Amino acid sequence: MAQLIDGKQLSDQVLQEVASEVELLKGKYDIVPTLAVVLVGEDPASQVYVRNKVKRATEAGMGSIEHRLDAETSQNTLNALIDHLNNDPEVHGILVQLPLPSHLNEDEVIASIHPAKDVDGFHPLNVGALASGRPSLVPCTPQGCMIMLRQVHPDLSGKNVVVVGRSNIVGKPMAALLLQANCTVTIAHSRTRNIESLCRNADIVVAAVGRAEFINADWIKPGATVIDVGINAIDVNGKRKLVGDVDFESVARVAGAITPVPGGVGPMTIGCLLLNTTRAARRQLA
Ligand SMILES: Nc1nc2c(c(=O)[nH]1)N[C@@H](CN(C=O)c1ccc(C(=O)N[C@@H](CCC(=O)O)C(=O)O)cc1)CN2
Repeated sequence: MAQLIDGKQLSDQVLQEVASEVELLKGKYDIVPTLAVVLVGEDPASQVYVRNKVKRATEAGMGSIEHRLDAETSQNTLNALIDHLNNDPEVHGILVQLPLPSHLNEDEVIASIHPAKDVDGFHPLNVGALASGRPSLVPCTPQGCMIMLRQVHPDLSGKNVVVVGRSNIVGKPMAALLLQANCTVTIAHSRTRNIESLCRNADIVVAAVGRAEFINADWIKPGATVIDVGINAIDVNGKRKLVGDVDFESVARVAGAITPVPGGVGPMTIGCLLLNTTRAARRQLA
């Protein structure tokens, strides 16, 4: 059976580091690192994530400001709020929960956040910095995946990695971080041919495709490490169950190490968000 990479436990460690850094910033510089979270609409999953972010921020001693906007909010109103937060010296990090309602332009919203406060790492300047090997604020989910991978592979150099999925939030920044760690990286996507055999040759598979239990044991080389980014709700005998993009039952019998869902990558995303907020706060001291 594969070694389980426990995201909950690792995330608690990250949050302890965050709490120490918050204490230091308060004591030495008299600032309270503060995260502003913006939620537009009533998407139930987004409401849970936002609640958890605010809860964890408070537990770590950080400040948090929640802005809940109506689903009908206009682009101008949202832009005006972000402009206000950009100019508020007491706000160090800004996060707009995604996805946004379809009438809003996500790219425009992301680009309107000041890059120094972009704790999601989605602003084009931060994306460019990561792509050119000068990362500043790194997207939280891939950052969390790297921490998890380092538990099993302190040196990632030369590893063959397949990232399944090419989203801006996970697939692309994940590939950039792995490349920076000297891995040989393949990004597989819906048009990729022989995706199964590509995965079967990989030392590490990162699944971020958004399809429930898409990857099964036949795709995995014995002993490989599997990082499952997917969070999919499925119906099992009338009950809602959360599963990843990986068929955990079968893959755990073949892999050397695997992340569970829930309790894997998800909690790390929130830990890294708060880590980014303390980093942003420290940089804004200068
Ligand atoms: N602005 C952003 N929007 C979104 C991001 C993001 O990084 N920035 N990522 C996802 C959602 N997300 C954070 O926002 C997120 C998803 C899941 C979890 C998590 O801890 N999941 C738990 C299960 C939770 C449950 O029971 O439903 C787990 O995996 O154990 C945290 C954060 C999209 N939007």
